[in-house]
Amino acid sequence: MKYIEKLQYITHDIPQFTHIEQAQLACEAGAKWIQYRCLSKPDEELLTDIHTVAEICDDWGTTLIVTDHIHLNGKADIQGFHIENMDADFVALRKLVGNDITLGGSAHTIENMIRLAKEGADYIGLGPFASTNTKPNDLPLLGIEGYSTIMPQLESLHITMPILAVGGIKIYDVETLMRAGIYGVAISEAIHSADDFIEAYQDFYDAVKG
Ligand SMILES: Cc1ncc(COP(=O)(O)OP(=O)(O)O)c(N)n1
Ligand SMILES: Cc1nc(C(=O)O)sc1CCOP(=O)(O)O
Ligand SMILES: [Mg+2]
Repeated sequence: MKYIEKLQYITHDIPQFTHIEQAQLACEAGAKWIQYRCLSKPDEELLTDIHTVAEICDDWGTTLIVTDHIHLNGKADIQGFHIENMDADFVALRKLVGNDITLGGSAHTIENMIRLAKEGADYIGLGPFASTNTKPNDLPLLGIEGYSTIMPQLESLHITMPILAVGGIKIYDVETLMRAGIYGVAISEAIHSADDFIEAYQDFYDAVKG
C-alpha cells in the first residue's frame, strides 16, 4: 500500500492567491501533500503552472497530485492523479500510468467505494461532507451520520484503503470525522479563505494528527 498523507490541501481558482502561491503557502505551512486542482486552463498553461508547483513541492519534499488531466502523466514531476470522473475505469488508468503513480478516486456511496477498491485506487475522497463553494453540487450531504454509517460497512467488507473526507469541512468537524474512522481530510476553502492561510493549515494539521 502506498503512503497517503492525512491532510491534503486542494488548490482552487481564487482571486486572492494563484495556484502557485497556494502551493508555496501550503508548503511553508508544512504541507506534505498538495492536490493541484485547476480545471480552467489549457494544457500549455497548466504545464507551466505545474512545473513551478512541482519545483516547490520538490524543494519541500511534498507529494504533488493533479486533479484529472491524466494525459499530463510523464510531462511533469507529478506523483499522482485524483480522478473526478466517477465512471472512470481505474483498471485501464492503472495500466496507463503504472504502479508507481498514485491514483485517487471520488466516491459518494459505498457502491462507488467498493468499485474503486476492486479496481485498485490507492485512496478514496468521500464526500461531500457539507455544502461547499469550491464545488457546488446537488449530491446529498453525507454529514457525520454518512461517514459513521459507511466506515463500519467498509470494515466489514475488509476494505482498508485510506478514506479522506472532503467538501465543506471546517476545523471543528475534524475531530468527530476522525472518530468516525476516516483516515484524513482534503481541504480547500477553510484554508484558502482563512485570515491567515498558514495558521489555518497548521490548525488542520494538528487536528488531523490528533
Ligand atoms: C481527496 C479528494 N476527494 C474528493 C475530491 C473531489 O472530487 P470530485 O468532486 O469528484 O472532483 P471534482 O468533480 O470536483 O473535480 C478531490 N478533488 N479530492
Ligand atoms: C474539489 C471538491 N469537490 C468537492 C465535492 O464535495 O464534490 S469538495 C472539493 C474541494 C474541497 O472542498 P472545500 O473547499 O469545501 O474544502
Ligand atoms: Mg465529481
